[in-house]
Amino acid sequence: MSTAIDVRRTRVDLPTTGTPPTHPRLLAWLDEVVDLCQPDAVHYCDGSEDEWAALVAELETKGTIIRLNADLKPNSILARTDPDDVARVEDQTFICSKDERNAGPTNNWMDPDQMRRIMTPLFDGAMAGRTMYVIPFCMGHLDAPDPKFGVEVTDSAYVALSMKILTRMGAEVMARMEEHDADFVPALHSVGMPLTDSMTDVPWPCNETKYIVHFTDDRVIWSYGSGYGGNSLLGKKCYALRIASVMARDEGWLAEHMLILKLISPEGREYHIAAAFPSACGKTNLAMLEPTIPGWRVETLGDDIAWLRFGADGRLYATNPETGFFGVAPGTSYATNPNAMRTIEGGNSIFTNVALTPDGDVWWEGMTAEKPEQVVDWKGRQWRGVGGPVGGRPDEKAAHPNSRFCTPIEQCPILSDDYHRPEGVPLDAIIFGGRRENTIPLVTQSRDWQHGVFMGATCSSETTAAASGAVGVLRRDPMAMLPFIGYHVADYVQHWINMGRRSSASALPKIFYVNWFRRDADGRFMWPGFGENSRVLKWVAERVDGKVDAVETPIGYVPAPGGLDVDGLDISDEDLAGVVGYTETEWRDEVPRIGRWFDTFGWRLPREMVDELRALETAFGRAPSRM
Ligand SMILES: Nc1nc2c(ncn2[C@@H]2O[C@H](COP(=O)(O)OP(=O)(O)OP(=O)(O)O)[C@@H](O)[C@H]2O)c(=O)[nH]1
Ligand SMILES: O=C([O-])CC(=O)C(=O)O
Ligand SMILES: [Mn+2]
Repeated sequence: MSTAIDVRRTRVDLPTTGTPPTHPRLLAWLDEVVDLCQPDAVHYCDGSEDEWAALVAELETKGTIIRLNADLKPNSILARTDPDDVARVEDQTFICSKDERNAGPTNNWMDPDQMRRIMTPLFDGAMAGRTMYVIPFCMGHLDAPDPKFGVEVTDSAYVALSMKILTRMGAEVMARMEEHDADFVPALHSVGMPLTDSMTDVPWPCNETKYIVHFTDDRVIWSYGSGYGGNSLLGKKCYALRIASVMARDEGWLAEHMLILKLISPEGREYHIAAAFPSACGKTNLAMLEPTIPGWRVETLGDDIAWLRFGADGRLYATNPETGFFGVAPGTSYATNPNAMRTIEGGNSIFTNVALTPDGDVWWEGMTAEKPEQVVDWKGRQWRGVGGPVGGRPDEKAAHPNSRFCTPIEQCPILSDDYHRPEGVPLDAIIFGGRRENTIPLVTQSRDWQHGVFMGATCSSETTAAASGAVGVLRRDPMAMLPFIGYHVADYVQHWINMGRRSSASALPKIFYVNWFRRDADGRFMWPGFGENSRVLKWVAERVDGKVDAVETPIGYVPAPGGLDVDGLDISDEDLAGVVGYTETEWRDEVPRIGRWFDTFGWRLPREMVDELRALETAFGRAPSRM
């Protein structure tokens, strides 16, 4: 849709609030964006409390958000999206490298010029009737050796507010960028609903046509048509994973979909662990875990994204480039994740697509043992614990399954002091995981780095509500990065292998593979999960120290009988065996599936991965058949 505009205005013609930058390349880009998108006004974000209050007031007037009861959730708001704009749109997400082969088999690709020809008319006049917000941000610490700047330009005040929680943004970032005449990633976003004179706005403007586009050679992001999470908060998935993964390939580091935690033993020994699970598979929960085993503690450093770089000592250091949590709400409770609950009690949070209680608080499925008698559901309808929404089906949920809380990390009561260290923390272990109802045991340790990379590269998971599309479908999700690798998956796996060659085996983190989601014949989870996952973390720590025995199997090391601490755990012997054990028959079925997955890599499949697959095929008595 392009809008007829009588008089095209330039940036200097427009009413302006905030302080315009002096950064020459930024100004030149902003001139282009105004010329194309034709907003009615420009606001330069400074990240101040006054700005927050003004944007909240504006969104309230428009009906986009509701203020929550300040006694219960101070300075917090509830946003309800369009019912069709509730998750990342993977089928409309593109990697537009100049060479198609660099996008690989796991990404949608389009020629960058062709994509610009499609999107330029979409952006033409797209911000008419709206304010354009200019958000300078930095992913990672401002004092990092090589701070990663970006500027998001958006016509969504909801995006501006969310970026304040999730990133370092505003006046201080702009000052740094100007001081160093720093490079930045230009990130253009529009909800794609221009307002012409005759139109009235809707509470959640968006467009049926959606494009989430990464020009990876130029390091530019264009996002159109969606206001939701990973589609619109461009510092997060678009920059800190897709664009950053390309930077990381070129600069010799890793940008990963990982939580970071510090585990502290009763003796005070500290372990730093990063873990990669696909969206809605337990990162936020593990990051804030309260161990059920006496004397052990966890501190949080991050819940979604980790950047890994080698230090001068040859160890791999992890930093969290974000400043907030964008967590899945349903299932979050004082029983499952008390530290997330305490973080949001601190206020200053944005809730999206959760239910509203009569006293102005939030609610979602799984928050309380009993359903509330009456709430307003995520679509704004009266909803009863028994009976569902008025005018809807009785089984409709009050909160959308991908509803989210967006909350400052500094409010997390178990935030580690090390979160503030620009160089991050040295990793002792890396954990990969997925949501598998069978086959993958509770925990397996890799034989070495290369075998660990194989585990990550062959990780698989059942799909969740975090992306639009069918839920519960099994797919390979290498390193939990399937939707986030900004280049060819085979090159990405090769990059992981090469990273391991840059240090000694003793300095590298040990690699593990976990699965909290194995089910019995009745479909019941056999492992209680959540705080009880501390038992697995303890085993990981003891393996790092070489203090506990393991059994070697073709798929790696699994706990020896009695090796996993199940003291005081309420689990039957049958469930324990079912969840910890590795089942040869299941693996006979799994190995050919891995082979078929690797077939999609084409000739770029790293030799090392072929070797690992062959070892598995041989172990299962099957002649190596391929490649
Ligand atoms: N059965 C079981 N469910 C879990 C466990 N940990 C988390 N979950 C559930 O998994 C869902 C998602 O968990 P999160 O921790 O929010 O997932 P995430 O990986 O941070 O998700 P993204 O923010 O989308 O990247 C929630 O419904 C949790 O209740 C566990 O140990 N066992
Ligand atoms: O990106 C989002 O919308 C939320 C998220 O963390 C994920 O899906 O992994
Ligand atoms: Mn995520």
